[in-house]
Amino acid sequence: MGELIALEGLDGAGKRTLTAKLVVELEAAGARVATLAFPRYGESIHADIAAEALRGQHGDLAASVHGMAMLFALDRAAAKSHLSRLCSDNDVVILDRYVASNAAYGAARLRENSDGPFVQWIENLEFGRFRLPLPARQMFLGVPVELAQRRAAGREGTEPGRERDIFERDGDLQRRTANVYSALAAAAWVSPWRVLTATDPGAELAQWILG
Ligand SMILES: Cc1cn([C@H]2C[C@H](O)[C@@H](COP(=O)(O)O)O2)c(=O)[nH]c1=O
Repeated sequence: MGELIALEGLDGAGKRTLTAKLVVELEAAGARVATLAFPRYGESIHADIAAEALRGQHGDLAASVHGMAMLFALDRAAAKSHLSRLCSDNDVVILDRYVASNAAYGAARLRENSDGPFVQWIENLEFGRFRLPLPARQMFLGVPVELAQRRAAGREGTEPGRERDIFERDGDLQRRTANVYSALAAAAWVSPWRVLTATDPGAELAQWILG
């Protein structure tokens, strides 16, 4: 049975690039690997509504921290059978964002800490009520906030649907989100974490994942 490995980080941190690098390293080590990115744009009504809200549609929906988090959580709940199929067919499933994204962004929006009521609500909702599988390990790709912001800005308009959303435009929110991520990692929230930099060697990381 394959294990879920969640890769977390700010918008523009380089999660997609690292995911591609890890797939190469893990396959070179003989592992069967699958990847899945959340939100599942184009595949889930919840993800698409969340994206529309982040770009100004649906009235005040984006202002509701719990409403937005519920949409992201429902997207994952609807992916449960897909996730278990991926786990049965592979040794490792790398998730580009998972439940900790909801915990970190929501707590940051509410100016709460990683041990506050919002993170507890997310844990109870997604792992408790929705019975989402726990990630075996989690990684936080911690690049400087300014660099992530520049990358996210540079990406704007280069791909359909990749224009910056209201979370990405808010540098202060990104900074607070990075702090919550660091605290979640330090507390080994839900499972063991590893804090990465962009220069961490992929091969060694692959061994940690497989270990
Ligand atoms: C997957 C996920 C993303 N987000 C945020 C992170 C991003 O700023 C935004 C859209 O995600 P994306 O930029 O990775 O497509 O939504 C959450 O707040 N909760 C979640 O569960």
